[in-house]
Amino acid sequence: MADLVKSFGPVGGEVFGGGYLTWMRSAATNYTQQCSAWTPSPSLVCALRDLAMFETWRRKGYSRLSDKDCIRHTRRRRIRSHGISRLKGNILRKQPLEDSKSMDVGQRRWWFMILEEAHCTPQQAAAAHLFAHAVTLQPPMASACDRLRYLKAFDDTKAGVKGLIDAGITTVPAIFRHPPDTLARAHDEDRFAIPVIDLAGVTTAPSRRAELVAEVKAAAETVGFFQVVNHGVPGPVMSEMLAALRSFNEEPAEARRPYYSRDGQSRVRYHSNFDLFRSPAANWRDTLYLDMAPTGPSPGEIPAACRGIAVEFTREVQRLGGTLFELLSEAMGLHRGFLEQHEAGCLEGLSVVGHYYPASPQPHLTMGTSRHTDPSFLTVLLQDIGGLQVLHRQRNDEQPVWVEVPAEAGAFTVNVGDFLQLLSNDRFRSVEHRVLSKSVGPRVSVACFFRPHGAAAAARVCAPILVGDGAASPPRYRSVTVEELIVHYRDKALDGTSMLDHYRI
Ligand SMILES: O=C(O)CCC(=O)C(=O)O
Ligand SMILES: [Fe+2]
Repeated sequence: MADLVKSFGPVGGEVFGGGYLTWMRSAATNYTQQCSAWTPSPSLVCALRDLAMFETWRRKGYSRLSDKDCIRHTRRRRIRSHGISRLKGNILRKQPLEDSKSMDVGQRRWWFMILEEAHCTPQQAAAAHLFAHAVTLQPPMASACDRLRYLKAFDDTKAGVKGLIDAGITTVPAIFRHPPDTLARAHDEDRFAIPVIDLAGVTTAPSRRAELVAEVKAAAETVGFFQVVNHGVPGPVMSEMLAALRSFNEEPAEARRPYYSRDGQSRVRYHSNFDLFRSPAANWRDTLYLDMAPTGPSPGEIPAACRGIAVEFTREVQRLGGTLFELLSEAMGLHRGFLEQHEAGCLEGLSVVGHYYPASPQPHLTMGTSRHTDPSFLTVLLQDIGGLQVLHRQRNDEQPVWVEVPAEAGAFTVNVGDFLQLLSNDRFRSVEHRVLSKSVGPRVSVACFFRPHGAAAAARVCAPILVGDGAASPPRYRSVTVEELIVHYRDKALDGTSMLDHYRI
């Protein structure tokens, strides 16, 4: 088998090769071992028969099968066979069913159902898993070593995902493919909307101020996200910043390459996936980081496309941040300057992070940004088109659902970051969110992270605030420097866990 895997290599494996066979065999073995008492159901038998058949094809000398072959083969067998197509009614269809999810394979859209393990027998679950992988043509890399080679080759291009698009790629390479369970797109459209807070009158109308504090408090304590309008940042400054980032990413690769770096000390750095070598699957996204405060880069260090606007945009967002931290201080039962003056340095630093999400040829196989919480006190985000989703639980006993954050013209999205959750001793919530990959695009967003960097981060300390409304609670976290939090976040990668768990008492 090892030789077989080698002979397919990462490229063959990417379509339908050794990696896929290895995966299928080990999945089948695992399931069979876990449930040694079963008699395999017809559907599992069917999946296993496929496994055997792919091996036969391989022995006949196919070293690489086209997507079309795979789809044709998979479809014919599944629909004809009495196995999977009978599970819970229908699993693979050209038409949607209630609860079914869609997925584009090649040029076609398929609708299928992922069976919840709780609702079906283990055999059905096993078969459904095998099947979901067959449909998505989602093979793992042949080996960790091949994956690393491919990641390195991609990183060495210093041209990001945009470089792959420019090279005419028509499928999503394996390093960007995510496991199907993390790709589920279902979201709640009707039941909940992210609150929109109108900041008009925040400094001029004292009667409005108390209402605003209450609105910010409610949002920070529940969904962790809200949008703000009438925030005072001029519309042209917002649109110019988005346009500048788009221009930077759409310049020839040679112009972007000098900025390509993974050196966290550098105040200006451009790369694809900060956690490229640590995360289980890469995201379909490139990013330009500008660490603007407390000590920003000199204008000459900023790429020419963003040079003028980045400084003006930063100034405006810092002013908005000042207003938001005042409201949050009051929402904690403290005086309005409390968070700004706090030793954690909430307002001292600002990283302006420009994301560029190219349109994806197979959006259902990858992610724009994997689910995560933010390594910041507060994040103020600007997006040009939608794609951002927030994981929201309406009540504690309910399953959380993904809620869209619509791209409201002129609005900023604001969310509580991990550091503020720590400071507020869990009263304010840093909530998981993600960005879907889409066939439309590019999508550009600017995430402004309030957090210090460099020497300032080493000097700043976060610990739960136990005065104001927090006076009665025992601390839930130990104290930690901002630098330690940032390093821990980077090392951990976007693996779906919260970095705060590490500091919980
Ligand atoms: O691009 C977006 O809308 C969100 C990006 C994000 O969540 C982040 O940078 O932390
Ligand atoms: Fe985020």
